[in-house]
Amino acid sequence: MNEPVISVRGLDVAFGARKVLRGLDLDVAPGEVLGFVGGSGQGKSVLTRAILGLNPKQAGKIRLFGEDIDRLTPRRHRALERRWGVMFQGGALFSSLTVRQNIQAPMREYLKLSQGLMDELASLKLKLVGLPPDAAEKYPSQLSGGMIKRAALARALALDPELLFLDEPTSGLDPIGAAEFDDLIATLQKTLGLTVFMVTHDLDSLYSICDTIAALADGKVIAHGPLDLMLASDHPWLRAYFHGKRARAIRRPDAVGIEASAASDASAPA
Ligand SMILES: Nc1ncnc2c1ncn2[C@@H]1O[C@H](COP(=O)(O)OP(=O)(O)OP(=O)(O)O)[C@@H](O)[C@H]1O
Repeated sequence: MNEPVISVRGLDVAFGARKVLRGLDLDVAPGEVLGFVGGSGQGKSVLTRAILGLNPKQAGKIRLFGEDIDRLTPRRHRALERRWGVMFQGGALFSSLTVRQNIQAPMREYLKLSQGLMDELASLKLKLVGLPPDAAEKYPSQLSGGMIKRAALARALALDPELLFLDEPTSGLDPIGAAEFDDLIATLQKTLGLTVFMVTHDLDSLYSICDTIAALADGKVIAHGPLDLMLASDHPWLRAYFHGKRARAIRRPDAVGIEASAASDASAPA
C-alpha cells in the first residue's frame, strides 16, 4: 500500500483542562477525497489545525508525506508547507488585498517570481476555479459568497499543492452553488490528482464527491471508510447523522434499500 499522505497516531490536544482530541488515529491515502464529519465543537477544526502545525498537541505523532512534522528542520518544514493548500472556513481572504493579491500572497511568501509571472499564474488560477478575469482586481467585500469561496480556493491552489485542506467549503452557499462547488472540487481533484481533506457538515458533498468519510466523536475517529460503511454503522451518532430527518431528504438512484431502512427508523434523532 502507498504511504499515507496524512498519518496521525495517538493525537491528544487539550485547551487547559478541556481535552478535545484523545488518542486520535487517522490515515489519508494518496488521491483520497476524505470527508471529515462530527458534531459541532467536537474538534474537526482543531484536528485540521494540529495537522497543519497551527495547534500545539500534547501527545501523538503526525506524519505528512511520510515525514514526522516534529523532526523537521524549519527549512524542511517550509519546503513541506508548499505541498499543501488550505481553504479556511469562510474563505479568510485578506480584506485589504484584491483577489489577485490574495492569490499571490502564498507565491510571495514561498517563491521568488517576477510580478509578470505571478500575474499570469493568478489569472490561470482564477480560470481554474471558474472566476471571470475582472474578479482579479476586486476586493473580498465586492464579491458574492460563492465568489469568495472560489477566490479562497484559487489562493489554496496558488502553489500547485498535492494536498488540499477544505474547512466547510460549501457552508453558506445555496444548494445550486454548493453543488457547483462540489463539482469544481471533484474536477480539480481528478485533473490535478489532489488528495483532499475536507471538513464538512454537507451530506450532499459526502454523497457526491467523497471516496471515504471519517467521523469524529469523543475525541477519536469512530469510523473511517466508504459511505456504505457509515450507512451500515450502528454507532448512535452515525445513525442519527446518516439516517436522521435531514438525511432522508437525500436521494440516490441506488439507495432504495438504504432509504427504506432509514424511513423505518422513525426514532432516530435528527
Ligand atoms: N484556541 C482555543 N482555545 C481554547 N479552546 C479552543 C481553541 N480552539 C478550539 N477550542 C475548543 O475546542 C473545541 C473544538 O472546536 P472546533 O472548532 O475544532 O470544533 P468543530 O468540530 O470544528 O466545530 P464546528 O463544526 O462547529 O466548526 C471547542 O470546544 C472549542 O471551543
